[in-house]
Amino acid sequence: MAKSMVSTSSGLAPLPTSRNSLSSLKSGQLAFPSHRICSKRLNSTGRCEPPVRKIVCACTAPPRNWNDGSAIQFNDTPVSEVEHLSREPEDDSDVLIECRNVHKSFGEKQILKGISFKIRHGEAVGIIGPSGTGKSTVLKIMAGLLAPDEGEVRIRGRKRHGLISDEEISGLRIGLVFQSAALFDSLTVRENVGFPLYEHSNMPEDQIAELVTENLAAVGLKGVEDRLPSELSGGMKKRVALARSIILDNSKEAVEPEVLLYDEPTAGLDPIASTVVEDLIRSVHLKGKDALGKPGNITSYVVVTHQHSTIRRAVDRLIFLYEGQIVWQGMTHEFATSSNPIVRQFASGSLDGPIKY
Ligand SMILES: Nc1ncnc2c1ncn2[C@@H]1O[C@H](COP(=O)(O)OP(=O)(O)OP(=O)(O)O)[C@@H](O)[C@H]1O
Repeated sequence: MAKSMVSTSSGLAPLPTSRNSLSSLKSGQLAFPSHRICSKRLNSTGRCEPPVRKIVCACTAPPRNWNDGSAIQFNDTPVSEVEHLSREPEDDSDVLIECRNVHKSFGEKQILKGISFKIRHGEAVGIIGPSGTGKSTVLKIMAGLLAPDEGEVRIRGRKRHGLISDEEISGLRIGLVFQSAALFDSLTVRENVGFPLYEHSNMPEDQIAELVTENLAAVGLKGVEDRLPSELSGGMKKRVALARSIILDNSKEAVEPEVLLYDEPTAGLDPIASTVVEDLIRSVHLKGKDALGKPGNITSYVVVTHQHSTIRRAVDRLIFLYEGQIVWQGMTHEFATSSNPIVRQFASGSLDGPIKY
């Protein structure tokens, strides 16, 4: 196991921490030698059966609110050609993650063409843009699951070399919450939520079980500990996954700041279930309060989304990706008054404009 401080406490699916598990992730399968959970799950030959989960990260859901009249409205005020969007602060001491001139290709296909941005302490950032433009790829690069071909990722000012398995101590935990629930089908809710602690802490099981119940309550779920994922609705699965992403080993004295990366957390949910998840994302942030009224412990988060409601409710700042480049950045309220034709078309859901399908 690497001594990575970059989190293995991913949201919906734990990030691998060894080269072996990383390569299995690349091939689409994630297997965990979950010894503490396995002690209860032996197969007929008495061997531990690790849960194997297919990771589905690419998002295909179309923007749900497009053309349904609920798209963000522009006001009629003409906006000057040069937009005076919120300025980047000059002091970088609060920057947790920075992508500098990141390029990424898959085969001949150039996906990211030199993108640069910073995620600061306390921020709630959305990454939006048309399908296939590289949003999920950016999250995986930030999480350390993919390496950029060119450019660099800096974690609290220090350049990350290679993938998370190669990461030295960085003092930052980064969790990736996959779009699909990515819960282990064969594990109960308790085992799924407690997974990061069963795997990466020395906490006694009864203490983990207590924390699991507490974290489930924080996302508004009670009495589901013994259920299997197949017995939950889609929205409940996302909440269980969120509970897993925020569970922390509180037996440690120093708890590092944590950044959560959410890949389309509300895709496929009905509008009310989306609101619940959007509010939960807010509530686990350090500026929010969870369902129990306790302050959240997520320092910063980044949400990839297509949904206007998620943009409105769950993020403060937006980064707009188009054809592998950042074409616009600004605060959420600035989005609606942007004069950028790409942004305007995307926000209105119009078929006319520079974005071609
Ligand atoms: N591992 C991979 N191998 C080959 N191509 C890939 C891989 N991952 C992503 N791609 C391709 O890169 C492009 C960008 O994918 P990505 O999932 O980052 O886009 P996205 O903006 O998140 O899309 P969507 O909004 O539809 O989810 C797509 O054309 C996708 O097919």
